[in-house]
Amino acid sequence: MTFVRGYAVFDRSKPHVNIGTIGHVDHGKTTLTAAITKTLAESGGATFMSYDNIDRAPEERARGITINAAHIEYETESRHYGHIDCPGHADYIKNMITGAAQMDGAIIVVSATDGQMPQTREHLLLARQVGVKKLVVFINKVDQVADPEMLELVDMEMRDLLSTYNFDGENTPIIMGSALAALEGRNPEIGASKVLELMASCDSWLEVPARDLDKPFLLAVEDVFSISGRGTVVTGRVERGIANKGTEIEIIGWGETKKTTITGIETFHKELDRAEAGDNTGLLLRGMKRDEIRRGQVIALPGSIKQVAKFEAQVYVLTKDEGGRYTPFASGYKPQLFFRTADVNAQLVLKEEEDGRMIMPGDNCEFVVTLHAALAVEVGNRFTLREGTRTIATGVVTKTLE
Ligand SMILES: Nc1nc2c(ncn2[C@@H]2O[C@H](COP(=O)(O)OP(=O)(O)OP(=O)(O)O)[C@@H](O)[C@H]2O)c(=O)[nH]1
Ligand SMILES: [Mg+2]
Repeated sequence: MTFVRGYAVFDRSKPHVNIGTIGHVDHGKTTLTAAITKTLAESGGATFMSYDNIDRAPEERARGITINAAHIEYETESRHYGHIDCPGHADYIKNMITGAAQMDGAIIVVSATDGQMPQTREHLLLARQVGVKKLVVFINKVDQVADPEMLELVDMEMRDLLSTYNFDGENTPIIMGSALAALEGRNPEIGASKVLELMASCDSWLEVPARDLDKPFLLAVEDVFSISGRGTVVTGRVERGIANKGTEIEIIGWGETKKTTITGIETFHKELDRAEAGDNTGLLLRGMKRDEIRRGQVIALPGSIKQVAKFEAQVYVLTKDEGGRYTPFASGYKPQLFFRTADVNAQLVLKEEEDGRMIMPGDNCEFVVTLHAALAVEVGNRFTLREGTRTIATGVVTKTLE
Protein backbone atom coordinates (compact mmCIF):
# COMPACT_ATOMS: atom_id res chain seq x y z
CA MET A 1 0.00 0.00 0.00
CA THR A 2 1.11 3.54 -0.69
CA PHE A 3 0.06 6.26 1.70
CA VAL A 4 -0.26 9.58 -0.03
CA ARG A 5 -0.08 12.57 2.26
CA GLY A 6 -3.37 14.36 2.46
CA TYR A 7 -4.15 17.95 3.16
CA ALA A 8 -7.21 18.54 5.24
CA VAL A 9 -7.79 18.66 8.93
CA PHE A 10 -9.61 15.44 9.66
CA ASP A 11 -12.64 16.71 11.45
CA ARG A 12 -15.85 14.82 11.75
CA SER A 13 -18.12 17.67 10.65
CA LYS A 14 -18.58 16.06 7.24
CA PRO A 15 -19.55 12.42 6.89
CA HIS A 16 -16.62 10.25 5.87
CA VAL A 17 -17.11 7.75 3.03
CA ASN A 18 -14.54 5.27 1.70
CA ILE A 19 -14.57 4.91 -2.05
CA GLY A 20 -12.10 4.08 -4.79
CA THR A 21 -11.47 3.29 -8.42
CA ILE A 22 -11.77 -0.26 -9.76
CA GLY A 23 -11.91 -1.72 -13.27
CA HIS A 24 -9.87 -3.31 -16.05
CA VAL A 25 -6.17 -2.56 -16.54
CA ASP A 26 -5.40 0.67 -18.43
CA HIS A 27 -8.97 1.92 -18.47
CA GLY A 28 -7.86 5.08 -16.63
CA LYS A 29 -8.37 4.58 -12.87
CA THR A 30 -5.18 6.30 -11.78
CA THR A 31 -5.62 9.09 -14.34
CA LEU A 32 -9.14 9.63 -13.01
CA THR A 33 -7.92 9.60 -9.41
CA ALA A 34 -5.34 12.28 -10.24
CA ALA A 35 -7.99 14.21 -12.19
CA ILE A 36 -10.38 14.19 -9.22
CA THR A 37 -7.72 15.69 -6.95
CA LYS A 38 -6.84 18.27 -9.59
CA THR A 39 -10.44 19.29 -10.14
CA LEU A 40 -11.33 19.41 -6.44
CA ALA A 41 -8.10 21.26 -5.63
CA GLU A 42 -9.59 24.22 -7.45
CA SER A 43 -12.32 24.52 -4.83
CA GLY A 44 -9.92 23.80 -1.97
CA GLY A 45 -11.24 20.26 -1.48
CA ALA A 46 -8.03 18.42 -2.27
CA THR A 47 -4.32 18.63 -2.72
CA PHE A 48 -3.45 17.83 -6.32
CA MET A 49 -1.86 14.38 -6.59
CA SER A 50 -0.09 13.89 -9.89
CA TYR A 51 -0.24 10.55 -11.68
CA ASP A 52 3.41 9.89 -10.79
CA ASN A 53 2.72 10.64 -7.18
CA ILE A 54 0.05 7.94 -7.05
CA ASP A 55 1.85 5.23 -9.03
CA ARG A 56 5.24 5.97 -7.59
CA ALA A 57 6.89 2.60 -7.04
CA PRO A 58 9.73 2.09 -9.55
CA GLU A 59 8.08 -0.99 -11.04
CA GLU A 60 4.79 0.88 -11.43
CA ARG A 61 6.55 3.71 -13.23
CA ALA A 62 8.54 1.38 -15.44
CA ARG A 63 5.53 -0.68 -16.51
CA GLY A 64 2.94 2.10 -16.49
CA ILE A 65 0.52 0.07 -14.40
CA THR A 66 -0.72 0.24 -10.84
CA ILE A 67 0.48 -2.55 -8.55
CA ASN A 68 -0.17 -1.25 -5.03
CA ALA A 69 -3.47 0.24 -3.98
CA ALA A 70 -2.92 3.93 -3.17
CA HIS A 71 -4.83 5.85 -0.50
CA ILE A 72 -5.83 9.46 -1.18
CA GLU A 73 -8.27 11.83 0.47
CA TYR A 74 -10.38 14.71 -0.74
CA GLU A 75 -13.54 16.62 0.08
CA THR A 76 -16.65 17.71 -1.71
CA GLU A 77 -18.96 20.28 -0.18
CA SER A 78 -20.92 17.67 1.67
CA ARG A 79 -18.44 14.85 2.34
CA HIS A 80 -14.94 13.79 3.19
CA TYR A 81 -13.75 10.89 1.05
CA GLY A 82 -11.01 8.37 1.50
CA HIS A 83 -10.18 7.06 -1.96
CA ILE A 84 -8.28 3.88 -2.84
CA ASP A 85 -6.95 3.60 -6.38
CA CYS A 86 -6.83 -0.15 -7.12
CA PRO A 87 -4.73 -2.00 -9.69
CA GLY A 88 -6.59 -3.47 -12.67
CA HIS A 89 -3.97 -5.97 -13.82
CA ALA A 90 -5.08 -9.57 -13.28
CA ASP A 91 -1.81 -10.39 -11.48
CA TYR A 92 -2.57 -7.91 -8.70
CA ILE A 93 -6.18 -8.88 -7.92
CA LYS A 94 -5.04 -9.60 -4.37
CA ASN A 95 -4.27 -5.91 -3.86
CA MET A 96 -7.57 -4.99 -5.48
CA ILE A 97 -9.53 -7.23 -3.09
CA THR A 98 -7.77 -5.76 -0.06
CA GLY A 99 -8.47 -2.26 -1.36
CA ALA A 100 -12.10 -2.93 -2.22
CA ALA A 101 -12.68 -4.59 1.15
CA GLN A 102 -12.24 -1.14 2.67
CA MET A 103 -14.68 0.68 0.38
CA ASP A 104 -18.24 1.66 1.15
CA GLY A 105 -18.89 2.48 -2.50
CA ALA A 106 -16.82 2.43 -5.68
CA ILE A 107 -16.24 4.11 -9.02
CA ILE A 108 -15.92 1.52 -11.76
CA VAL A 109 -13.93 2.90 -14.67
CA VAL A 110 -14.53 1.45 -18.11
CA SER A 111 -12.86 2.61 -21.28
CA ALA A 112 -15.21 3.70 -24.07
CA THR A 113 -12.76 2.27 -26.59
CA ASP A 114 -12.76 -1.28 -25.18
CA GLY A 115 -16.06 -1.54 -23.33
CA GLN A 116 -16.29 -4.10 -20.55
CA MET A 117 -13.33 -6.47 -20.23
CA PRO A 118 -12.52 -9.47 -17.98
CA GLN A 119 -11.47 -7.44 -14.92
CA THR A 120 -14.46 -5.10 -15.36
CA ARG A 121 -16.57 -8.16 -14.62
CA GLU A 122 -14.30 -9.72 -12.02
CA HIS A 123 -13.98 -6.45 -10.08
CA LEU A 124 -17.76 -6.05 -10.02
CA LEU A 125 -18.14 -9.54 -8.66
CA LEU A 126 -15.41 -9.06 -6.06
CA ALA A 127 -16.73 -5.64 -5.04
CA ARG A 128 -20.14 -7.20 -4.45
CA GLN A 129 -18.54 -10.00 -2.49
CA VAL A 130 -16.55 -7.76 -0.15
CA GLY A 131 -19.66 -5.76 0.67
CA VAL A 132 -19.65 -2.77 -1.70
CA LYS A 133 -23.36 -1.94 -2.07
CA LYS A 134 -23.41 0.80 -4.68
CA LEU A 135 -21.26 1.97 -7.55
CA VAL A 136 -20.96 4.86 -9.92
CA VAL A 137 -19.74 4.17 -13.47
CA PHE A 138 -17.24 6.39 -15.27
CA ILE A 139 -17.03 5.67 -19.00
CA ASN A 140 -13.59 7.06 -19.77
CA LYS A 141 -11.62 8.00 -22.89
CA VAL A 142 -14.63 9.46 -24.71
CA ASP A 143 -12.13 11.69 -26.52
CA GLN A 144 -11.15 8.57 -28.46
CA VAL A 145 -14.62 7.61 -29.60
CA ALA A 146 -16.35 9.59 -32.31
CA ASP A 147 -19.45 7.44 -32.66
CA PRO A 148 -22.17 8.23 -30.07
CA GLU A 149 -23.79 4.85 -30.70
CA MET A 150 -20.66 3.18 -29.44
CA LEU A 151 -20.98 5.11 -26.17
CA GLU A 152 -24.60 4.15 -25.88
CA LEU A 153 -23.68 0.53 -26.32
CA VAL A 154 -21.06 0.67 -23.56
CA ASP A 155 -23.66 2.37 -21.32
CA MET A 156 -26.27 -0.34 -22.02
CA GLU A 157 -23.84 -3.18 -21.52
CA MET A 158 -22.65 -1.73 -18.23
CA ARG A 159 -26.23 -1.49 -16.96
CA ASP A 160 -26.78 -5.14 -17.88
CA LEU A 161 -23.57 -6.17 -16.20
CA LEU A 162 -24.39 -4.26 -13.01
CA SER A 163 -27.72 -6.05 -12.82
CA THR A 164 -26.04 -9.41 -13.41
CA TYR A 165 -23.95 -8.81 -10.29
CA ASN A 166 -26.95 -7.62 -8.27
CA PHE A 167 -26.25 -3.92 -8.41
CA ASP A 168 -28.97 -1.48 -9.45
CA GLY A 169 -28.30 -1.45 -13.20
CA GLU A 170 -31.26 0.75 -13.98
CA ASN A 171 -30.55 3.65 -11.62
CA THR A 172 -26.78 3.60 -11.20
CA PRO A 173 -25.35 6.93 -12.43
CA ILE A 174 -23.15 6.58 -15.50
CA ILE A 175 -20.91 9.52 -16.36
CA MET A 176 -19.05 9.75 -19.65
CA GLY A 177 -15.90 11.79 -19.89
CA SER A 178 -12.16 11.93 -20.25
CA ALA A 179 -9.98 11.66 -17.18
CA LEU A 180 -6.96 12.68 -19.25
CA ALA A 181 -8.65 15.86 -20.50
CA ALA A 182 -9.50 16.77 -16.88
CA LEU A 183 -5.97 16.01 -15.75
CA GLU A 184 -4.46 18.04 -18.56
CA GLY A 185 -6.89 20.90 -17.97
CA ARG A 186 -8.38 20.92 -21.47
CA ASN A 187 -11.80 20.30 -23.03
CA PRO A 188 -13.74 21.00 -19.83
CA GLU A 189 -16.96 19.74 -21.46
CA ILE A 190 -15.56 16.19 -21.31
CA GLY A 191 -12.94 16.88 -18.63
CA ALA A 192 -13.38 18.93 -15.44
CA SER A 193 -17.15 19.29 -15.72
CA LYS A 194 -17.53 15.50 -15.98
CA VAL A 195 -15.31 14.95 -12.97
CA LEU A 196 -17.51 17.35 -11.01
CA GLU A 197 -20.58 15.50 -12.25
CA LEU A 198 -18.99 12.24 -11.12
CA MET A 199 -18.35 13.62 -7.64
CA ALA A 200 -21.89 14.99 -7.44
CA SER A 201 -23.14 11.48 -8.30
CA CYS A 202 -20.93 9.97 -5.60
CA ASP A 203 -22.38 12.49 -3.12
CA SER A 204 -25.97 11.72 -4.04
CA TRP A 205 -25.92 8.04 -5.01
CA LEU A 206 -23.34 6.40 -2.74
CA GLU A 207 -24.62 6.11 0.78
CA VAL A 208 -22.92 6.85 4.05
CA PRO A 209 -23.21 3.40 5.58
CA ALA A 210 -24.60 2.93 9.05
CA ARG A 211 -21.52 2.50 11.23
CA ASP A 212 -21.52 -0.15 13.91
CA LEU A 213 -20.25 2.11 16.67
CA ASP A 214 -21.84 0.05 19.44
CA LYS A 215 -20.17 -3.25 18.56
CA PRO A 216 -16.78 -4.32 19.92
CA PHE A 217 -13.86 -2.73 18.08
CA LEU A 218 -12.40 -4.58 15.08
CA LEU A 219 -9.90 -3.54 12.41
CA ALA A 220 -8.54 -5.88 9.74
CA VAL A 221 -4.83 -5.30 9.29
CA GLU A 222 -4.04 -4.16 5.77
CA ASP A 223 -0.43 -3.14 6.26
CA VAL A 224 2.24 -2.82 8.94
CA PHE A 225 4.85 -0.08 9.16
CA SER A 226 7.64 0.65 11.48
CA ILE A 227 8.10 4.31 12.33
CA SER A 228 11.51 5.00 13.76
CA GLY A 229 11.44 6.31 17.28
CA ARG A 230 7.74 5.56 17.68
CA GLY A 231 7.15 1.89 17.07
CA THR A 232 4.89 -0.21 14.91
CA VAL A 233 1.78 1.06 13.17
CA VAL A 234 -0.92 -1.10 11.63
CA THR A 235 -3.30 0.34 9.05
CA GLY A 236 -6.73 -0.66 7.84
CA ARG A 237 -10.38 0.27 7.97
CA VAL A 238 -12.20 0.05 11.27
CA GLU A 239 -14.94 -2.47 10.59
CA ARG A 240 -16.87 -1.79 13.78
CA GLY A 241 -16.76 -0.15 17.19
CA ILE A 242 -14.58 2.55 18.68
CA ALA A 243 -11.07 2.52 20.12
CA ASN A 244 -9.25 5.22 22.03
CA LYS A 245 -5.65 5.84 22.91
CA GLY A 246 -5.07 3.48 25.81
CA THR A 247 -7.60 0.86 24.67
CA GLU A 248 -6.39 -2.71 25.27
CA ILE A 249 -6.65 -4.91 22.22
CA GLU A 250 -5.80 -8.35 20.91
CA ILE A 251 -4.04 -9.14 17.67
CA ILE A 252 -5.69 -12.28 16.34
CA GLY A 253 -5.01 -14.59 13.42
CA TRP A 254 -2.52 -16.94 11.78
CA GLY A 255 -2.83 -19.15 14.85
CA GLU A 256 -1.60 -16.61 17.36
CA THR A 257 -3.18 -14.13 19.73
CA LYS A 258 -1.21 -11.31 21.32
CA LYS A 259 -2.38 -8.61 23.70
CA THR A 260 -1.26 -5.01 23.73
CA THR A 261 -2.42 -1.40 24.00
CA ILE A 262 -3.12 1.28 21.42
CA THR A 263 -0.77 4.17 22.14
CA GLY A 264 -1.52 6.38 19.15
CA ILE A 265 -4.14 6.86 16.43
CA GLU A 266 -3.55 8.57 13.12
CA THR A 267 -5.93 9.05 10.22
CA PHE A 268 -4.55 10.57 7.01
CA HIS A 269 -1.55 11.84 8.95
CA LYS A 270 -3.64 13.63 11.53
CA GLU A 271 -3.40 12.61 15.16
CA LEU A 272 -6.73 11.63 16.64
CA ASP A 273 -7.92 10.54 20.07
CA ARG A 274 -10.14 7.84 18.76
CA ALA A 275 -10.77 5.61 15.79
CA GLU A 276 -14.30 4.65 14.89
CA ALA A 277 -16.13 2.37 12.49
CA GLY A 278 -15.56 3.54 8.91
CA ASP A 279 -12.24 5.28 9.57
CA ASN A 280 -9.27 4.30 7.51
CA THR A 281 -6.72 4.56 10.19
CA GLY A 282 -3.28 3.75 11.59
CA LEU A 283 -2.88 2.40 15.12
CA LEU A 284 0.38 2.64 17.00
CA LEU A 285 0.76 -0.48 19.15
CA ARG A 286 2.81 -0.74 22.30
CA GLY A 287 5.82 -3.03 22.34
CA MET A 288 5.13 -4.72 18.99
CA LYS A 289 7.79 -5.36 16.39
CA ARG A 290 6.94 -5.00 12.75
CA ASP A 291 7.44 -8.70 12.07
CA GLU A 292 5.11 -9.69 14.90
CA ILE A 293 2.02 -8.51 12.99
CA ARG A 294 0.84 -9.47 9.51
CA ARG A 295 -1.80 -8.53 6.99
CA GLY A 296 -4.87 -10.68 7.51
CA GLN A 297 -4.84 -10.49 11.29
CA VAL A 298 -7.42 -8.40 13.09
CA ILE A 299 -7.06 -5.93 15.95
CA ALA A 300 -10.05 -6.50 18.22
CA LEU A 301 -11.37 -5.91 21.69
CA PRO A 302 -10.12 -8.79 23.87
CA GLY A 303 -12.51 -11.73 23.92
CA SER A 304 -14.78 -10.32 21.23
CA ILE A 305 -13.80 -12.67 18.42
CA LYS A 306 -12.24 -16.15 18.15
CA GLN A 307 -9.95 -17.55 15.55
CA VAL A 308 -11.05 -20.71 13.81
CA ALA A 309 -9.45 -22.97 11.25
CA LYS A 310 -12.59 -24.85 10.30
CA PHE A 311 -16.08 -23.72 9.39
CA GLU A 312 -19.12 -24.62 7.35
CA ALA A 313 -19.96 -22.47 4.37
CA GLN A 314 -22.42 -22.03 1.56
CA VAL A 315 -20.40 -21.72 -1.64
CA TYR A 316 -21.38 -20.65 -5.15
CA VAL A 317 -19.08 -21.95 -7.89
CA LEU A 318 -18.77 -19.49 -10.78
CA THR A 319 -19.53 -20.59 -14.33
CA LYS A 320 -16.98 -20.09 -17.08
CA ASP A 321 -19.02 -17.16 -18.40
CA GLU A 322 -18.64 -15.52 -15.00
CA GLY A 323 -14.88 -15.95 -15.29
CA GLY A 324 -14.80 -19.21 -13.33
CA ARG A 325 -13.60 -22.74 -14.08
CA TYR A 326 -14.38 -24.61 -17.25
CA THR A 327 -14.27 -27.98 -15.52
CA PRO A 328 -15.76 -29.56 -12.39
CA PHE A 329 -13.72 -30.37 -9.25
CA ALA A 330 -13.98 -33.01 -6.54
CA SER A 331 -14.42 -32.84 -2.78
CA GLY A 332 -11.01 -32.15 -1.21
CA TYR A 333 -10.23 -29.32 -3.63
CA LYS A 334 -7.64 -26.79 -2.41
CA PRO A 335 -8.02 -23.21 -3.64
CA GLN A 336 -6.74 -19.96 -2.16
CA LEU A 337 -9.25 -18.29 0.16
CA PHE A 338 -9.51 -14.48 0.38
CA PHE A 339 -11.19 -13.09 3.42
CA ARG A 340 -11.10 -9.56 4.86
CA THR A 341 -7.45 -8.66 4.20
CA ALA A 342 -6.19 -12.26 4.46
CA ASP A 343 -5.40 -14.84 1.84
CA VAL A 344 -4.80 -18.39 2.95
CA ASN A 345 -4.68 -21.93 1.56
CA ALA A 346 -7.92 -23.77 2.19
CA GLN A 347 -9.47 -27.15 1.57
CA LEU A 348 -13.11 -27.71 0.63
CA VAL A 349 -14.81 -30.95 1.57
CA LEU A 350 -18.45 -31.59 0.68
CA LYS A 351 -20.54 -31.46 3.82
CA GLU A 352 -22.40 -34.56 2.96
CA GLU A 353 -19.96 -36.49 0.92
CA GLU A 354 -21.68 -38.31 -1.86
CA ASP A 355 -19.31 -40.83 -3.36
CA GLY A 356 -17.32 -39.32 -6.15
CA ARG A 357 -19.73 -36.44 -6.70
CA MET A 358 -18.18 -33.72 -8.82
CA ILE A 359 -18.85 -30.06 -8.20
CA MET A 360 -19.83 -28.29 -11.40
CA PRO A 361 -19.39 -24.65 -12.33
CA GLY A 362 -22.73 -23.01 -11.46
CA ASP A 363 -23.33 -25.27 -8.42
CA ASN A 364 -24.34 -24.01 -5.02
CA CYS A 365 -22.99 -26.37 -2.30
CA GLU A 366 -22.37 -26.68 1.38
CA PHE A 367 -18.75 -27.34 2.29
CA VAL A 368 -16.64 -27.82 5.37
CA VAL A 369 -13.74 -25.44 4.85
CA THR A 370 -10.39 -26.02 6.56
CA LEU A 371 -7.90 -23.17 6.61
CA HIS A 372 -4.15 -23.70 6.57
CA ALA A 373 -3.97 -21.31 9.55
CA ALA A 374 -6.67 -20.06 11.90
CA LEU A 375 -8.19 -16.61 11.35
CA ALA A 376 -10.77 -14.45 13.11
CA VAL A 377 -13.89 -15.79 11.39
CA GLU A 378 -17.55 -15.24 12.23
CA VAL A 379 -20.84 -16.52 10.86
CA GLY A 380 -21.94 -14.26 8.01
CA ASN A 381 -18.42 -13.44 6.84
CA ARG A 382 -18.05 -13.52 3.07
CA PHE A 383 -15.04 -14.85 1.25
CA THR A 384 -13.74 -15.47 -2.25
CA LEU A 385 -11.98 -18.54 -3.61
CA ARG A 386 -9.34 -18.20 -6.27
CA GLU A 387 -7.08 -20.50 -8.21
CA GLY A 388 -4.08 -19.07 -10.04
CA THR A 389 -5.31 -15.80 -11.50
CA ARG A 390 -8.98 -16.74 -11.58
CA THR A 391 -11.82 -16.18 -9.14
CA ILE A 392 -13.67 -19.49 -9.06
CA ALA A 393 -16.20 -19.26 -6.25
CA THR A 394 -17.70 -17.05 -3.58
CA GLY A 395 -19.05 -18.09 -0.20
CA VAL A 396 -20.43 -17.19 3.16
CA VAL A 397 -19.63 -18.71 6.57
CA THR A 398 -22.68 -20.48 8.04
CA LYS A 399 -21.19 -22.14 11.15
CA THR A 400 -17.79 -22.02 12.85
CA LEU A 401 -16.36 -25.37 13.97
CA GLU A 402 -12.90 -25.31 15.57
N1 LIG B 1 -7.08 9.27 -24.67
C1 LIG B 1 -7.24 9.09 -23.39
N2 LIG B 1 -6.33 8.36 -22.71
C2 LIG B 1 -6.53 8.20 -21.39
C3 LIG B 1 -7.65 8.75 -20.71
N3 LIG B 1 -7.56 8.40 -19.42
C4 LIG B 1 -6.44 7.67 -19.28
N4 LIG B 1 -5.80 7.54 -20.47
C5 LIG B 1 -4.53 6.84 -20.73
O1 LIG B 1 -4.72 5.46 -20.55
C6 LIG B 1 -3.53 4.87 -20.03
C7 LIG B 1 -3.82 4.08 -18.78
O2 LIG B 1 -4.26 4.97 -17.76
P1 LIG B 1 -4.12 4.62 -16.21
O3 LIG B 1 -4.78 5.73 -15.48
O4 LIG B 1 -2.75 4.25 -15.86
O5 LIG B 1 -5.03 3.30 -16.17
P2 LIG B 1 -5.34 2.41 -14.89
O6 LIG B 1 -6.77 1.98 -15.03
O7 LIG B 1 -4.99 3.13 -13.65
O8 LIG B 1 -4.40 1.15 -15.11
P3 LIG B 1 -3.98 0.05 -13.97
O9 LIG B 1 -3.95 0.75 -12.67
O10 LIG B 1 -2.64 -0.46 -14.36
O11 LIG B 1 -5.03 -0.99 -14.02
C8 LIG B 1 -2.55 6.02 -19.81
O12 LIG B 1 -1.68 6.09 -20.91
C9 LIG B 1 -3.46 7.24 -19.76
O13 LIG B 1 -2.82 8.44 -20.17
C10 LIG B 1 -8.58 9.52 -21.47
O14 LIG B 1 -9.58 10.04 -20.97
N5 LIG B 1 -8.32 9.63 -22.79
MG1 LIG C 1 -3.77 2.57 -12.14
